[in-house]
Amino acid sequence: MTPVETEDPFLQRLCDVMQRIAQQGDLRAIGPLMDMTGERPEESVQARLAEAFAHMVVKLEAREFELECRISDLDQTRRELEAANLDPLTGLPNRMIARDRLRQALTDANTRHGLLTVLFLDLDKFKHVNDTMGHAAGDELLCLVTQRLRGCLREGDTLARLGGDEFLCVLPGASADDAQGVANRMVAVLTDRFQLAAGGADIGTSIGLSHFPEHGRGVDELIAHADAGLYEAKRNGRNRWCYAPADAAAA
Ligand SMILES: Nc1nc2c(ncn2[C@@H]2O[C@H](COP(=O)(O)OP(=O)(O)OP(=O)(O)O)[C@@H](O)[C@H]2O)c(=O)[nH]1
Repeated sequence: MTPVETEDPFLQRLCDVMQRIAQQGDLRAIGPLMDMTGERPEESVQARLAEAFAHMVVKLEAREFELECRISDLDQTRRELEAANLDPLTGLPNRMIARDRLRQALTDANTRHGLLTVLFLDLDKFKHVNDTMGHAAGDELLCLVTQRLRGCLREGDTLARLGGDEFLCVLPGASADDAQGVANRMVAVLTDRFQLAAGGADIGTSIGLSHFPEHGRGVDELIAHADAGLYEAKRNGRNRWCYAPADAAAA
């Protein structure tokens, strides 16, 4: 192969770049255009470059389209996976999705040196509602609790039901002050009486908090720290939020 040569240094640089590009996969078709011994040796350097660029643009557009299709397929798969992992009673994401969202939020927080808070909630005296008003009333209550908790959150936050009367919230970008405000609101809104079909119900909630990076950098670490805070809230009389005591956090 005799590479295209020209006295114009700028054109020569372009030709060299195109020759290098022509060595790559599906852009090989540019090769003959940049070869003096190839087809149409009489063509000017500018014409060869113009054709090579046009060819490259078409190929790149095709690649872009292919990538967009793949991204859209992946989005669809993710949506289907999420739909299959919603809690059937409340429609909230389940434990698996909650962990996945937390993992994603941690990746973002790590990349942007951002903040993040995890809230671990367990309702207080929920069993009493089940025992005195029936399981259906308990189910109704769990749905109403979900609505009230949603009202405390911002777009982009995640509220998930881990199972039973346990919920997990992921608050990306939330400082300790922001998160404590959310926890205060959650405690307050769940203390208000619930009107169920079977009558009024009084419950409450205990919440454990953990902040990235202060209390951990990984999914398990942050959840365990918030869980220890929840245990502390129960131990201190319920209907409040707490951090894990220092000795529990170190364990
Ligand atoms: N109605 C209903 N009850 C559930 C569901 N899943 C779990 N439970 C019940 O929820 C209750 C949770 O138990 P606990 O957390 O010990 O009850 P609690 O009265 O809130 O206890 P404290 O947290 O100590 O205040 C159990 O009675 C479970 O049977 C559900 O999907 N629907």
